[in-house]
Amino acid sequence: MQQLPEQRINKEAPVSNSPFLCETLKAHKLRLTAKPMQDLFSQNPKRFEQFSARCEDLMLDYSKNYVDQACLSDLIKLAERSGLSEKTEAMFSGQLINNTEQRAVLHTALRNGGNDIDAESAAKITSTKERMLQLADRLQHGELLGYTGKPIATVVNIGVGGSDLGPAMAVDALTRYHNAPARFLFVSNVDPVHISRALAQCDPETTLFIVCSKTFTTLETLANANAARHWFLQSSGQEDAIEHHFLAVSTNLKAAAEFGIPEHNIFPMWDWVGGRYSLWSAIGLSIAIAIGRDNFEAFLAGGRAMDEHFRHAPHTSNLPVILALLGIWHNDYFGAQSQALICYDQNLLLFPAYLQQLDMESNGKSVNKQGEPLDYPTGAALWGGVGTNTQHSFHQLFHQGSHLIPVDFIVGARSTNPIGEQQTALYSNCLAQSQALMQGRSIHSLKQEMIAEGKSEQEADFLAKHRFVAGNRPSNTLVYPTLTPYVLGQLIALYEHKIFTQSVIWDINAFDQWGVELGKQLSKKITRVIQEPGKADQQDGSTQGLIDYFLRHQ
Ligand SMILES: O=P(O)(O)OC[C@H]1O[C@](O)(CO)[C@@H](O)[C@@H]1O
Repeated sequence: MQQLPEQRINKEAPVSNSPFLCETLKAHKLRLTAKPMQDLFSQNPKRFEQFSARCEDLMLDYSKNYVDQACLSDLIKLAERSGLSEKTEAMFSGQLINNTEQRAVLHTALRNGGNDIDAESAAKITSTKERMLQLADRLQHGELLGYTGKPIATVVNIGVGGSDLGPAMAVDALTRYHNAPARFLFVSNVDPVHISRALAQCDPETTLFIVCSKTFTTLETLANANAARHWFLQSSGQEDAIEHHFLAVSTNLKAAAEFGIPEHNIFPMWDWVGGRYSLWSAIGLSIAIAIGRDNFEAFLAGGRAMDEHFRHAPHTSNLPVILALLGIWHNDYFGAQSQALICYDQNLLLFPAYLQQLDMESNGKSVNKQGEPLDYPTGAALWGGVGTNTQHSFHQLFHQGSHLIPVDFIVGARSTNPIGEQQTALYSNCLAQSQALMQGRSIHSLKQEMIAEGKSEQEADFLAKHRFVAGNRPSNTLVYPTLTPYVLGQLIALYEHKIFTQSVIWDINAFDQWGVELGKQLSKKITRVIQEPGKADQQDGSTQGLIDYFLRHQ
């Protein structure tokens, strides 16, 4: 007999024979997937209570997954065997857990004022935060003036990767909480279109540029910052006016100063803050300016609340640990190669793009911490968007496609901008998607329905095969009362710790990103070939052909 698609997906052999894929968990998979997922609810009326967890008002419902108590406790053993608790404390206390760069990983210290670390670093965190908040106060009160005495009205963040995605996402997500009389633009791409479009909206007399770069060596950021500086000087004509319009955030204070930014306009960060974990540091200056002192403190407090939960809640009710284990369950035992994140909250439009870097740059690794190749899959490809738009775009593939794609749904109970019954429609749509993924629609019921509507047996049979929805597809739903700075802080820290937990279980370093370097080096060589044809190294045929095309069209 031909297998139904849901059987093909659920019965697929694990993708590796690694001992990591333990026999007990494989047996759980076989046992659980032998029945429709819905049966887990009919067998256990308390399933929702037992398979949901909370950090204050943020709730994770993970009941629509193929897990039960026995399976969950064996998954938790994966976390315990990996030494998660000790490794978590090693991170919080500043041990050099980024072992390829010999660095501590202390973004958590930025949200608790450095309680777990040395007094000197803690003092730097506090004083830098205070400088950020004072700047926010001045902008809010119209006291931050440009070189002609007019108040700053536009803030342009120039950065890329972690120096862009986090601030851009949070500033957009918290639009409802902006209290600065300014608008915010983000320029990241080296494509000149990006900076040109931003500058076209700016007035040099009232624009503040924040050049964010941990290293201050990043090609894109320096190119865009130079373009902004040139544009500004063309109109102001005064070098000394730069100090009213350019700020920098970096660990490389020397390079920022050489760029021409006065020392008192440079906000420090430290090598123990990873780029993709840096929105809590001065890289988040645009966030602090946009939402102001109290809201920024609330944002940090939300992150801190999740830190406390992650450190102290038992693994059985620990949101980051549960999300991490379910990700591993789907990745390594069900062969899912991607993970979708669908935010039923327009405020979170940029959240999937932000999480893409956070997750994929962290856990896109194929060797363990000792450098040995892994024989099991690690980080899945993460992608997503905002509902309900995504329903009319790619959910077709979730429901009837041949890939298993676990989904995280994120939704608030109340809108930040309520209008009539629209939030009810939004929330209902979110729930309908996770329900459809689980329930599916059987051929039998479709046929019966169509025959009752008057279709012939043959026609109903044909159409039912096309309309059939397999179901039994996993999803999590994260709910919160309404999106606030505090909730956003919780959500970000939740995913940071999920990613960390997975890296511990997979035994990989989540805090380096060597894979990005090769492309950077090669782009420099190719630029040289274009700029000095004949002088530089020979390229492969394809690359040379494409270079020639470029040169012919200049
Ligand atoms: O802040 P920087 O040093 O300009 O780096 C920007 C981004 O570049 C990367 O190193 C690699 O793309 C990211 O990790 C980082 O967030």
